[in-house]
Amino acid sequence: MSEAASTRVALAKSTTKRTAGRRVPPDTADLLASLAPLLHEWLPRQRWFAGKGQAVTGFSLVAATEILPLDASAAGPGLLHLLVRVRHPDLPDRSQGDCYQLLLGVRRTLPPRLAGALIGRVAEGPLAGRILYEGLHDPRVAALLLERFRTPGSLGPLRFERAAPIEPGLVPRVLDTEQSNSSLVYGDTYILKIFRRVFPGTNPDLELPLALGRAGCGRVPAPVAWFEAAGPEPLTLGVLQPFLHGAEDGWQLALAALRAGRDFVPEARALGRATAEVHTALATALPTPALPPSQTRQLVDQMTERLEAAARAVPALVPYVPGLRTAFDAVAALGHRGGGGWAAQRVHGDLHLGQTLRGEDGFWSLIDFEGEPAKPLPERRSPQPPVRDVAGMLRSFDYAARSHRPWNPGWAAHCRAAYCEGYAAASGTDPRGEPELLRAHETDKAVYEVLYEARHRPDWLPVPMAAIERLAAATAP
Ligand SMILES: Nc1ncnc2c1ncn2[C@@H]1O[C@H](COP(=O)(O)OP(=O)(O)O)[C@@H](O)[C@H]1O
Ligand SMILES: O=P(O)(O)O[C@H]1O[C@H](CO)[C@@H](O[C@H]2O[C@H](CO)[C@@H](O)[C@H](O)[C@H]2O)[C@H](O)[C@H]1O
Repeated sequence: MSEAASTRVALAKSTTKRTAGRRVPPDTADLLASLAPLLHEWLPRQRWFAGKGQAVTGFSLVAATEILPLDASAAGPGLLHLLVRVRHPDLPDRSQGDCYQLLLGVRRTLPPRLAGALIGRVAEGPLAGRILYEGLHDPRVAALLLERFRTPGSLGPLRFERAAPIEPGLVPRVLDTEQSNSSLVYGDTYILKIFRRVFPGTNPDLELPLALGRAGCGRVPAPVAWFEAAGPEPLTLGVLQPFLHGAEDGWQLALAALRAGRDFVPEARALGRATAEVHTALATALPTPALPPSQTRQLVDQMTERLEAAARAVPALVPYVPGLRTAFDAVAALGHRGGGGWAAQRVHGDLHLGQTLRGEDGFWSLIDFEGEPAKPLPERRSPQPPVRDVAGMLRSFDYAARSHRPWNPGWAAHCRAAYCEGYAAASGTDPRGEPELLRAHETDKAVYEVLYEARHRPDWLPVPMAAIERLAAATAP
């Protein structure tokens, strides 16, 4: 029997409110088994699929919810919400695969406007002959999701919550951009992020913007509504937040400045201020433990382990490992600052220019508090030195400069200095005041980027590799 067919879950129907975990109705295991060949082909091709380069050996169902009826007599699309765990050959335990959220549309015929969303025709099982497609591309499905948020409550294992009234009837569109998840924009009013790889526990991209909103920080769009899968540790599935209409992202603005031969110093300074304000608000809203020596050691050990793992995956890193390690060893040698420990707090975790938006009024906002998607959720949610975010932005100025010909190292150096000045002016702490910590975090970030680019965008690998070369040779930031 295939793994999919042996899975024991319940198909929760919108009408019956049955929840996941009950004994499987006879057709539910068959359902996943019959969809598996299509998913096998389609899933690894998605931008948000994290297991790139690894063979997919099977799927197991975590939860299934029939949001719109699937029976062939129903008019219009059916909508199946699935949480599926993907199996890879090197995972000894079936509970260890990544869990993905899928919203699968089901129709008898696919209207031409949805041709690009096609997954395939189901060959056998309860949906034999029907067409499976990416449901988010269907305006009827997108409209239905907004309606669910307007009238919160449960739908099988899914729980919809809202923090404010929601405007009805807004026209949806799928955001067409490079991203780790999938987003829908409603009118010019809201943006809904559907998390693709999901984890037990509250996603920081819900938790932190909610906390910042409560703390009165206007730098981050506050969640209006969200939905999650119920369980001992609820899984955050999606967040609706105000859409910043007309805003431009910092990455595009930086590239435009480079193309025009302009510096980006005022923008970098403003971004330093914005980062500092968000850090101050996070430190007010959430715990700020000092890292004792044991945790400093752990931080350094984690960085070293990440470096070693990255070098195993990307052999080009190997010659630089000894040089890069000196950055981590320098932090370990310092132990903890002044006996009180390094200051730690919740941080953004994956801050770069693409996570910043400048509004039409020139005001900068920060978005996407999910942290580095490859890291386990508990690690992403743990308090860290705020310099982690600073290091992310410093790397990003370098990325922008490196992606432009001819390379202009001075452009990045001026941005980096201005960003730190802006940060210091707003927070009273200049990140350059702790050079060992900054260098270690910048090194850790560059190592992450090497792995990220090797997996997702091999053409970009030379960009972080240039930083690796510089950081391995450096003794100070
Ligand atoms: N509140 C918002 N207003 C306007 N655009 C947004 C907003 N949030 C996100 N975006 C746009 O959506 C893109 C993807 O959002 P992001 O949160 O970074 O998703 P992901 O985690 O999938 O990478 C961003 O690069 C930005 O252009
Ligand atoms: O998808 P996310 O935005 O959450 O972040 C991931 O993808 C980013 C690229 O889209 C990647 O960022 C790296 O490339 C950027 C330029 O495209 C650059 O500005 C960043 O500094 C660099 O780290 C990010 O690391 C990854 O987590």
